[in-house]
Amino acid sequence: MSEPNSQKAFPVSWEQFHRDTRALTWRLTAGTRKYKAIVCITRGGLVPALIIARELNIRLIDTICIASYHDYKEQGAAQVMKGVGPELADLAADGGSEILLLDDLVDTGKTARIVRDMLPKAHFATVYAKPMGRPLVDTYVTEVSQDTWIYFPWDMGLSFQPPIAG
Ligand SMILES: O=P(O)(O)OC[C@H]1O[C@H](OP(=O)(O)OP(=O)(O)O)[C@H](O)[C@@H]1O
Ligand code: HPA
Ligand SMILES: [Mg+2]
Repeated sequence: MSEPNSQKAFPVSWEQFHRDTRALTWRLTAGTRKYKAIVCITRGGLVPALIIARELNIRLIDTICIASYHDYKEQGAAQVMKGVGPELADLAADGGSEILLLDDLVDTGKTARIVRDMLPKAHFATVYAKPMGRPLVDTYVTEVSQDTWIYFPWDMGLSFQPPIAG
């Protein structure tokens, strides 16, 4: 991942995230593949999971609980706290060919590599992608440069902006 002080900012509103996630759903429905379950990577993947589950009428949803950015933008050792649950054992048995794996974004690809190893045949989709992680994603909507930090709406609040001219 990129150095925080050399980064561009890409702030995303709730409306934009909803719109971009719907666009991801349209891309997912362009193929013939059907999914019986969604597995999302917490916590960021929970939000697209809700939106896409609603659009695709999928009610079987599970999580892989994994964290790699412990200190804001600093990436640490990835910790898998929970894998796919026993209810999905049958669907996971063939590598997950009928599972849709979701996350909000792929950055360095570290998280993606871990989950792909867990479910190698699942379709892996993210809303946003950076170049390093992009080859690991099957479907995404928007690519941003590696030196861009995406600010998600659940991490932001309204704040005063000083006038541009000072
Ligand atoms: O491609 P990578 O470099 O691995 O980065 C991408 C991952 O980092 C963020 O999750 P994070 O670990 O910060 O946890 P969170 O979803 O709980 O915010 C993001 O939601 C992805 O899961
Ligand atoms: O650009 C990002 N934004 C938010 N969370 C992230 N986790 C890895 N990269 C990012
Ligand atoms: Mg995450």
